[in-house]
Formats: sequence, structure tokens, C-alpha cells
Amino acid sequence: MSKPILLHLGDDIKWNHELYKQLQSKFTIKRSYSMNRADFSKALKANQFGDFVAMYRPFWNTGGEMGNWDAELISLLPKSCKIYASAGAGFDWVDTKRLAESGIIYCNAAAACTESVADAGIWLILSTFRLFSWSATAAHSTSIPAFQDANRNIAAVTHNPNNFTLGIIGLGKIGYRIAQKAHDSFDMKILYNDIRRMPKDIEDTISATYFESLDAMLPEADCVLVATPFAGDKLMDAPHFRKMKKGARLVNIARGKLIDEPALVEALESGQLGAAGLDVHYDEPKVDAKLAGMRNVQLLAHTAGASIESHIGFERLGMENVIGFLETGKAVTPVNLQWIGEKARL
Ligand SMILES: O=CC(=O)O
Repeated sequence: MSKPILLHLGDDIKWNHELYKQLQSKFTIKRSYSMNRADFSKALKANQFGDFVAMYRPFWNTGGEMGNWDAELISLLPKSCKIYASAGAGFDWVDTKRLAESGIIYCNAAAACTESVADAGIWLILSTFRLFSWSATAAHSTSIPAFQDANRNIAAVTHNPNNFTLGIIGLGKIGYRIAQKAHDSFDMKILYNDIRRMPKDIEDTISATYFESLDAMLPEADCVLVATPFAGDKLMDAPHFRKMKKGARLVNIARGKLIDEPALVEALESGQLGAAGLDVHYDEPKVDAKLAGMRNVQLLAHTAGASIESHIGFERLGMENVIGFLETGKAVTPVNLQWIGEKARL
């Protein structure tokens, strides 16, 4: 019997060569490398890759050049396609419901970058309490007055995070790992808001308090961390910032579009918020110039998940997803099974 076809999107495997050999033994692998939308659509229409069963994208920076996976693109996939396993945690660029309606499971790889994103989350949280952004900018400027200004004045306005309260929006894998690190290393008190409450034994490991309502949690937190997927709507805007404690901090390691940036600028300018730490931005790769100019705002260039360990893990988890699905009918980290029903059968 001939092997099923797998379409490998983007770059070559860089780390997990043994596992890739296994993949090659189980699938006939076709490559698209980095095709733009027009070329990729043309190739799909011409059935250039054959009737593939699986798509695999091992690296977050390549293989996505065709743009958003919307209804138009998904409609071009062959009927044989049953699973798409991609690098990356967020899946705001792919219509996972529409994939499910075509019987295609989508698997993300958040589990592979949890540690990296959690470390970056901690860095941003610390920075909002200690204003490392101010100190770092002053030192990098090589200006003696800027150095002296930071050196003399930062102590009067910064705090150790110990015993302050961290309010987490979204206690998934990444939110939970940040909570663990903040609780275990910095004695922070953990609050969280999510659509689902965690079992009590999990809550107990981080002494977490659950809030069914975001509005009820906001006035209780000294720092609010956004760690929830983007589902099409803004989550934090002016009325939310007004509900937060005066001088509280905001950290976002999820998606830029979850936050109303002009409203955030206003809240920081008025002092309603004391500091912010953002890995992600509303209109990437553009960064809001006002935020960039604020010394109480720590910015990153959407690199929270970017480490060699994440890359290794993304490659592996994607292959485990497609091999697991081929061999047992079950993927490891599917995110759209709620819509897929009985269609996801090889
Ligand atoms: O933001 C990064 C990712 O989605 O992996």
C-alpha cells in the first residue's frame, strides 16, 4: 500500500533528525517551502502536492507566507486532508472552526514554548514592578544625565513584587506556568479569571483564587497578566483600565489585538496604570510610538516564545501530532475537536 502524503510547509527540520526519519518512513513528504498566497493557491488548485492527508509546519517564522488560513484558502485543500500540525502557540491566523467543518484537526504547539513564554512573562512582570525598562534605556543611552536620573530616582517609585497580587486572565498551560513561577519564586498571590475553573488540587498548588468575572478580578490585582487566546474581540479597554487599582500594572504575552492600545496609552499617561510590559502589539510589526517613548513600559518584539528549546519542541510536537493521528486516530494537542465531530477519520 502506498504511504499517505504529508505536506511539509516552510523550512527544513533543524533539530529532530531521527524523528523526521520516522516521519519519512510513514509518509511520502511533499514540500512547499515558503510560497506566497498566489503561488500556494495556484499549487493547491493544480493539485501539485497530491492528495495529502496531513500538513506539518515545524518553524514559526516560515511556512506561513500564504497569510491567514481563511475560508478561501481552506476551501482549496484536498478532501483527503485531515490534520494540520503547526509550530506556534497562538492560532489567531487560522480559522480552526472552518478547518473543523472540512474535517481537519488543527494542532497548535503551545506546550512546546510554555517555558520560554513563561520566563518572558516573569521578566515583564518584574519589569513593571522594578521599572527595568527605565534603567536599561538610561544605561543604553550612554547619557550621563540619563544614567544619573535613573540611578537616583528609580528607588522611590519601584517595588519588589513579593506579596503583591497577580491577576491572570487565562490559566492555560502558559498562564499556569507563570503563576507557578510568580508564586514559588516571588511569593505573589495568584488570582485568575477563565471560562473554566481549575480543579481545586491544581488551584491549591499555586494558592489561586478563581474569579468567574473579569470585572470582579480587576480591582483586586496589582498586576494583570493577559494570557488568553485572541478570539476576535478586544479584552481590555478603557472601562477595564478604570476598574483596575490606581497605579496597577498590565502585562500582555498573548496577542496585541486583545488590548486597546490608545486606551492603554491614556491610562498610563493619566497615572491610572503605573506600568506595562508588552511582548505583543496591536499592529505588528509596528510598535506604538507613544508606548515606545514611555520609561515605565517594557516592550519586546514578540519574542516571548523564541528560544532554541521552543524550536526543538515545535518540531517534535508537530511530528508527534501527525504520527499519533496516523497510528491511533488521536492527535496530541488538537484545539478544534469541539467542532469536528465524527469527520476526523482517516
Ligand atoms: O506568539 C507566538 C506563538 O503563537 O507561538
